[in-house]
Amino acid sequence: MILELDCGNSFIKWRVLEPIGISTYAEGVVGSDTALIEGLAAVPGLILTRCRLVSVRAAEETDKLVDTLKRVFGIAVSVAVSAREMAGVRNGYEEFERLGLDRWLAMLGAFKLASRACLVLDFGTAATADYISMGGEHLGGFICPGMPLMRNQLRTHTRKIRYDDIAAERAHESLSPGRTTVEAVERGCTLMLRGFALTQLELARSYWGDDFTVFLTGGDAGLVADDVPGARLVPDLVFVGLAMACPLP
Ligand SMILES: Nc1ncnc2c1ncn2[C@@H]1O[C@H](COP(=O)(O)OP(=O)(O)OP(=O)(O)O)[C@@H](O)[C@H]1O
Ligand SMILES: CC(C)(CO)[C@@H](O)C(=O)NCCC(=O)O
Ligand SMILES: [K+]
Repeated sequence: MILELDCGNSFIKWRVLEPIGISTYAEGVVGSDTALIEGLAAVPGLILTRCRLVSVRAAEETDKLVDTLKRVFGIAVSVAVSAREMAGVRNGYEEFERLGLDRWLAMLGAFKLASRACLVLDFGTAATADYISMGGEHLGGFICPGMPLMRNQLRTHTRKIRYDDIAAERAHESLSPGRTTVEAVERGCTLMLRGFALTQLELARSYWGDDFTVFLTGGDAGLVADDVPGARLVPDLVFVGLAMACPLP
């Protein structure tokens, strides 16, 4: 079985693929390396043979996780690295190695799935947008604070904004003007994300008319999915790209 990991800034998304084919044997989202090892230990019948991962964390953190995986499971670990060009997509950054690897892999996945111009919107800790032309040219992108950062900045830098996660969840039932603090903040930040998404759509239309595919991914993609009709919601887009960047023998 193959272990796949997407190490973001807040969470590690993991999944285990069956040895033959591509069906998922187990999957999860965890907040730390320790929780990952524990989560995997709890999977019945787990027999790992290989691992591939992508990380946007510091090199030392990533190396530490790779060492742990090698030690605990005795498996080879393949780590996605930057490239100027891959699978018909050309990295648009002046210094290609500076482009976040999650963005790069999501782009590879998107261009493979769409085979035409793509707008990739990722709503995680950060919200990002990336533009890939019909010819596979990455035109660049945008990075903004995502939902967790927006709400935590408000919680941290104001004295009277305090609420728990359950209240936050409930506030998302509608987008009408909030009548409580939690509603006002959660809906306000959701509208910021929606505004971000709609602005990107406008820009994409100005480049490509209707000839492009919008991809939505990241843990908070659901918050804007209804606002982008026709978009493809692909939660595992980074994993699609990971398999391309780290093919296993
Ligand atoms: N099953 C889930 N597990 C964890 N977070 C989730 C889940 N569903 C939605 N979310 C939300 O997704 C957001 C985190 O998104 P995601 O996991 O894509 O990014 P991340 O790992 O934190 O960051 P990065 O953008 O660096 O990859 C949080 O706001 C969280 O509340
Ligand atoms: C923007 C994030 C945080 C999104 O996860 C990640 O892709 C990253 O750390 N990127 C490096 C900076 C850049 O992409 O320009
Ligand atoms: K991500």
